[in-house]
Amino acid sequence: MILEKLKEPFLIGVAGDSGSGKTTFAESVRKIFAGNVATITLDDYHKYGRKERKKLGITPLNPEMTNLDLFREHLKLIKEWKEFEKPVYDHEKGEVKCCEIFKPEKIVIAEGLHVLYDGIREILDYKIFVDPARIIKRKWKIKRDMEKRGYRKEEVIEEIIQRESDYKRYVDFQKIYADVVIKIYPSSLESTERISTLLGMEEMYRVRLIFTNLSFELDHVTLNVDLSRLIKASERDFAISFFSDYYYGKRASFIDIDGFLNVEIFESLLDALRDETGYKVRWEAREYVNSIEVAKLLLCWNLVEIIKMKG
Ligand SMILES: Nc1ncnc2c1ncn2[C@@H]1O[C@H](COP(=O)(O)OP(=O)(O)O)[C@@H](O)[C@H]1O
Ligand SMILES: O=C(COP(=O)(O)O)[C@H](O)[C@H](O)COP(=O)(O)O
Repeated sequence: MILEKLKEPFLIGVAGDSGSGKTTFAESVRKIFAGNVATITLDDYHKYGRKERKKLGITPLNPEMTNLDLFREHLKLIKEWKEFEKPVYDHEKGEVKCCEIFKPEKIVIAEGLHVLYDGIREILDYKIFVDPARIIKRKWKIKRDMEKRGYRKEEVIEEIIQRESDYKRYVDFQKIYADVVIKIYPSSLESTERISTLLGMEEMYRVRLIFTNLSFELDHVTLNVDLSRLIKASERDFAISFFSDYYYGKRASFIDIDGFLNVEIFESLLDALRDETGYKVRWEAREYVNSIEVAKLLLCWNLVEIIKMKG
């Protein structure tokens, strides 16, 4: 089992805007490592609740709003396998609450708006920045905040507008420190399938993964499965391409994924990953999986490679 050799918890940081899919992504990692995963969210370290923020005219994107020093100290305790008491933020009510015990697992995901800030990112073993296009992020945030955080639609839209400049000022730049940036756009396939998804309920996405750590051997993926043959056999539109370029001064590997992949092909990739980790990875998938799921799987692969190197 891949995690047995780890001498200290492996810390993964996931940064990105509110509603960009950080928490959802953390769920995929949990699946890959069969539950040996704990998540710590920076939201729990907010200094003020919704009402106070409104009075102060400050958005949660402003780092002054969050106790980053305490978060940093807690990450250090995680690295020492120590339990600690941490604050809690209640998203349903929008209030700061106290407290709960945090127990480190072999893999710990630290997710939040500022987790790649100075002093924090140095503690992390793997750094991710999620970056969906504005149109996708808005849709996701509106739905989630209305369904899970007790906001009215007009309130979320007002927040989104109010936050936009703070996003550029305080959050967006962190992508220059990431080992991998996940960009999500509407599909760019010129196909009849895209027209039907534009008209229907199903979303079709294009994902760009940008790996700046250059440790990802794509050969490992293609050696075990004949990706091109399997893709050709797929009945729905799917495209994947690879290229290299510089990303904010660093050499990087780019992978573009678009459309829907047949679940059998996805399963063969999953099987190869199961062989690597030794865990029975369960990944709920219907007949076809979209490019975001494929991207998550590839990213988990990179993660496994890095963990193997550490162990
Ligand atoms: N891959 C995805 N496909 C479809 N919807 C998604 C995906 N990721 C996130 N969402 C939607 O966006 C909402 C916000 O995602 P979440 O992971 O909670 O974001 P964050 O933790 O960054 O605030 C989710 O409730 C979900 O509705
Ligand atoms: O920007 C965020 C970050 O959360 P996430 O990245 O999980 O969306 C939230 O608005 C604040 O945490 C405040 O929460 P609330 O809006 O519930 O008061």
